[in-house]
Amino acid sequence: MSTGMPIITFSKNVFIPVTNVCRNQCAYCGFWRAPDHPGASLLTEEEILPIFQNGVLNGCTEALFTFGEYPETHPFFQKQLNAMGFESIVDYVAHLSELAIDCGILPHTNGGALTRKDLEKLAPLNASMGLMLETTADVPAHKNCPGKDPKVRLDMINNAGILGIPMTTGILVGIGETKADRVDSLEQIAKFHHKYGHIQEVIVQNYSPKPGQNDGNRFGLCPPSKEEMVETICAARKILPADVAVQVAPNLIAPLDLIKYGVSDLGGISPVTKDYINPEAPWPKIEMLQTLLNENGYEFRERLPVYPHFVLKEKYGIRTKPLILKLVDENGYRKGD
Ligand SMILES: O=c1nc2n(C[C@H](O)[C@H](O)[C@H](O)CO)c3cc(O)ccc3cc-2c(=O)[nH]1
Ligand SMILES: C[C@H]1O[C@@H](n2cnc3c(N)ncnc32)[C@H](O)[C@@H]1O
Ligand code: MET
Ligand code: SF4
Repeated sequence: MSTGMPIITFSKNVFIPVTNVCRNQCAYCGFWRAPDHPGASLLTEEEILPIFQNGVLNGCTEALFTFGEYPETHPFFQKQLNAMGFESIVDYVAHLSELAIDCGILPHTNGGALTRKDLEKLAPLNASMGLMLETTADVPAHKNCPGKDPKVRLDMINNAGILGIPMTTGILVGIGETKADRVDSLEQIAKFHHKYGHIQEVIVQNYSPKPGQNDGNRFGLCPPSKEEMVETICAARKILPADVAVQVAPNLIAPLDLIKYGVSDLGGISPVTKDYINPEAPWPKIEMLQTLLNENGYEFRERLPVYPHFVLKEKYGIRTKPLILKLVDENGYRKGD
């Protein structure tokens, strides 16, 4: 049913931090742990299954697999993975994706810059996938981060286009990039979409400082002001084709005022898990956002991790098809109860 009001979308998800071990060491990241750190983790199947089940019970449609990039670069981690019976983190996540689908929840994997071969493994099992471009600039915050080389990230977005994977990407604002860098990053994303039509949304994510990052200035980290975010959202809306949504995270920035500048999606919101990347920022209640948006003349509508126009074109991982068909309405949004 349509109310005629502009539609703002979101998805209901569970966050699965498969591992926080990573080959990169981004200066802005509070999630990353060294493999021998007491807080380093690799979740087991037994730990993850109840999260899927709790998600399904609470109406979630998205299992967001977010984890450190190629953690098996560390020999100790490789041994741990092998002991669990897997050769690589991608093989493990492929297995977890099958389990998620069996439980009734759709995988969306955001595990950093993956090779073409690894994308091919995950594509059939994922409703959509994600990789933040972050920035096309060479910034000090990405020192010692092979996977944050803009060429490597652009290459994955290109491969995802070739493979027809619906993609979430975006830029991280406040990591030492200039305004011109933001424009360049958005233009590169637009170029890929013109070629392949596979970008479903672009996140304009504001860097939000983590404890211990007070020395951020050394890396040029600087959380953007609201004005800078407005300016970046306007640039995104101008540069990106109309069928690409602009997303902000409603736990990192108040979304209402940003809608008039072009934000149309509030991303994955979880009623059951925290945002492990930004654990200091609790999710607003979905009912609260709904009321706020309705009072201001917007409809707040739930989507799946894959956007309606991709659902209607059947452009998503083939193994997710039966579940997607069960979860959607005739317009490609989440079916009501
Ligand atoms: O809870 C979060 N969800 C994040 N998500 C989840 C995202 O909002 C949803 O999964 C997508 O909108 C798909 O529904 C990301 C997904 C990506 O593909 C790439 C980056 C992010 C970043 C975050 C994030 O920082 N925190
Ligand atoms: C999954 C995505 O989370 C984002 N990310 C990582 N660290 C932070 C932070 N401190 N603040 C906001 N976003 C962050 C990056 O853009 C990454 O690609
Ligand atoms: N490590 C991946 C990336 O940076 C995804 C999670 S970031 C906490 O792209
Ligand atoms: S942002 Fe992603 S790639 Fe960078 S250190 Fe954190 S987990 Fe690794």
